[in-house]
Amino acid sequence: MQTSQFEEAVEPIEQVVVVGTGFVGLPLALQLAKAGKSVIGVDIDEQLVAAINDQSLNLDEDKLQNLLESDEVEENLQARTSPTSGDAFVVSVPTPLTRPQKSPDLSMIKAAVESIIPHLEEGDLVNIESTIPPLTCEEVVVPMLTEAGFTPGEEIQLAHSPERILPGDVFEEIVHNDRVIGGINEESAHRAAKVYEPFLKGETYFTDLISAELCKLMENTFRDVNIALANEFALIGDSLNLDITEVIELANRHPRVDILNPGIGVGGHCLPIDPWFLNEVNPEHTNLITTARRINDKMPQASARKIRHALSEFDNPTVLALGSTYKPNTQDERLSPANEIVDELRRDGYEIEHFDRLVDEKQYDNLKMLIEKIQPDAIVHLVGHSETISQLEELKPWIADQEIKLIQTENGNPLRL
Ligand SMILES: NC(=O)c1ccc[n+]([C@@H]2O[C@H](COP(=O)([O-])OP(=O)(O)OC[C@H]3O[C@@H](n4cnc5c(N)ncnc54)[C@H](O)[C@@H]3O)[C@@H](O)[C@H]2O)c1
Ligand SMILES: CC(=O)N[C@@H]1[C@@H](OP(=O)(O)OP(=O)(O)OC[C@H]2O[C@@H](n3ccc(=O)[nH]c3=O)[C@H](O)[C@@H]2O)O[C@H](CO)[C@@H](O)[C@@H]1O
Repeated sequence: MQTSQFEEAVEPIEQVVVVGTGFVGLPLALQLAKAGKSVIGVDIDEQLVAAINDQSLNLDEDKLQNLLESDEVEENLQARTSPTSGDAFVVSVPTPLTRPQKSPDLSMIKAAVESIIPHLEEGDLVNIESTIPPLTCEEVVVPMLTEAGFTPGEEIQLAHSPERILPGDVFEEIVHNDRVIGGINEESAHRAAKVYEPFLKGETYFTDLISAELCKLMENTFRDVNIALANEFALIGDSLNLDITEVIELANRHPRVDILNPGIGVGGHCLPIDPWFLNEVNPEHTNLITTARRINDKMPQASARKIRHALSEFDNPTVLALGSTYKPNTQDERLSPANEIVDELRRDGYEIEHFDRLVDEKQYDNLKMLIEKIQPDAIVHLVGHSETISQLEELKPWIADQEIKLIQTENGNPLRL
């Protein structure tokens, strides 16, 4: 549904309180501050709050970093460790899984909503941006607001606008992606659209709360299942001794085929988690989804097997592993398949030196000097940061001269299955 009848009626939004200023909340806070809105960024992480206020954060993307350091952000964004009053409260806190059950852990959503309740006033908007299982708004958020004496949809507006930004391209995507906004009623959904209006160039689509919750999970599940399919093709290709990349390129020449890239595993804060939220809602109809999840979860083990095989010519080799983030060109190590592979190989007893140019704790200055210092028997290239790919390509003849085995695919990309 997309109507404009509320356009005139909805109250403007001047002060936005963003609760949770991590990967999702901070870019929103920055865009709003840049657009001249008064923004309060709330986070329980005191160090993060201090770093936002003194603009000393080191963000993945240069354009986001420039935004953080802009005069408008300095003027309009204030970070705090607890909420204060505002016209709109956007909740962007983590929604991980409980382990080992793999059920949604909504404790941070509850804590965040709890923390804003004392500051809510009639007419305010609560907008959940975190990824949540269907019915969370109805069964968790609505009862909390009701118990606090507010009727959601009447005194308080309630919306769910899941975030779709792709880490690595956040600056562009937060502005240009289309946005789905579910509301407890149309007025709430349209009020939430006012939050994004100052910077959004994509289209806005309005729906109800549950549809918005489900829509986000379907998007990530679609990607996860398709990557699992690519990974299975790669395992089949491996058993046939074929370069699967080439076969996938050929298959993708079909007008209706678009196979994704197989890899060493599916990491990050979203794809390994969100499909399980659907399993919680209807386990009877998630056979394909959970099978795909398990296939992707097993890829680091399959990759470790492949590396072991490649290392079998050495006795007690020293191995240099490159890359520790969950995907290329990011600093984010959450649920990183590369780290899982290194952990597994270390458990086997391999001596592994592990570095990543983009991660503070695993830094090095110069790749050639690092190799000279470590003197590895083999280099395992795990994550394809653009910089590492081109440096390794350049160093290839020298690495061969040193009789160091380079474990990566033939086209210079990181190890693939
Ligand atoms: N990372 C992504 O690319 C991405 C993209 C789309 C959606 N999401 C979803 O957005 C949500 C947030 O993810 P994220 O990656 O930004 O997480 P994050 O860990 O980077 O940031 C969340 C922040 O919330 C803070 N926090 C936790 N509890 C709090 C509380 N009670 N009050 C205030 N702050 C609190 C944490 O300290 C942290 O800084 C999750 O539901 C995630 O699934 C993430
Ligand atoms: C539907 C969708 O696009 N959702 C995106 C996704 O962002 P992400 O950064 O988590 O997603 P990916 O880039 O897909 O990476 C995930 C892992 O999969 C590996 N991979 C990827 C492609 C491939 O062909 N083969 C692979 O093996 C990759 O290496 C990495 O480990 O979730 C965010 C949060 O909800 C969304 O906001 C964002 O839109």
